[in-house]
Amino acid sequence: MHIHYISEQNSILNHFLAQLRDVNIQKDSMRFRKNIERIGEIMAYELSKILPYKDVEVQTPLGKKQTTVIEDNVVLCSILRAGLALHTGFMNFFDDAENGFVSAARIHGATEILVEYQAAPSFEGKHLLLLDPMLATGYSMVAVFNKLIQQETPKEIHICVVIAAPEGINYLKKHLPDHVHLWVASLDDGLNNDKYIIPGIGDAGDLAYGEKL
Ligand SMILES: O=P(O)(O)OC[C@H]1O[C@H](OP(=O)(O)OP(=O)(O)O)[C@H](O)[C@@H]1O
Ligand SMILES: O=c1cc[nH]c(=O)[nH]1
Ligand SMILES: [Mg+2]
Repeated sequence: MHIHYISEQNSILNHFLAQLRDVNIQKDSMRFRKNIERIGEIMAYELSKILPYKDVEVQTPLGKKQTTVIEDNVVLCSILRAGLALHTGFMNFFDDAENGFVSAARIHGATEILVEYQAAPSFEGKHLLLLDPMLATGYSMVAVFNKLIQQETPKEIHICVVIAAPEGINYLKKHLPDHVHLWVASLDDGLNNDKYIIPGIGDAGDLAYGEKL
């Protein structure tokens, strides 16, 4: 697996991550969603640097300019619920991307994943970006991956997460093909007994959208 850690160099990304983690600031759910969205924009920008580009000529009011634009189709596919705000951030930068949504629920003490709802376009020959703010055990990501990648072959697969635990990264390394890219905004220490990331941010879905029954 190709792993890209994007917060190794100090940048404004650290401000957004600090606010996500701060137990007082994160109570403002609008700011929490906005920070996930802004991190999605930064991740989209970083990822855009390794996509293939093609030459184009643009007509300006005063002349012609040779430049480049992204060559291939991009499909953004996020995991419900917590992936939604991250999805918006990526969509803000990948204007023409197609979009997919898959549900994943942690059940039986987060040891099993229930994948039910799926609405996604074809990603044959396209760049598939799988989005979820949290990579804890990695079970949700692998379950969604296995459901999506049954018959189609994307050109490239990029998994984009905001906070990752080492356990989740190791699980992905073991269960996903070597050619997959993993983008991580921040690497944390590990998991607690409830399989929450430590120090993490808490429950991303609840913080963004409210507690569920
Ligand atoms: O790596 P894992 O151990 O599988 O945990 C990560 C999953 O947990 C969170 O979703 P959650 O199940 O809380 O659903 P929600 O987004 O509806 O809150 C998160 O958004 C991931 O999908
Ligand atoms: O720490 C965690 C782990 C899984 N899901 C979350 O929202 N937070
Ligand atoms: Mg949740």
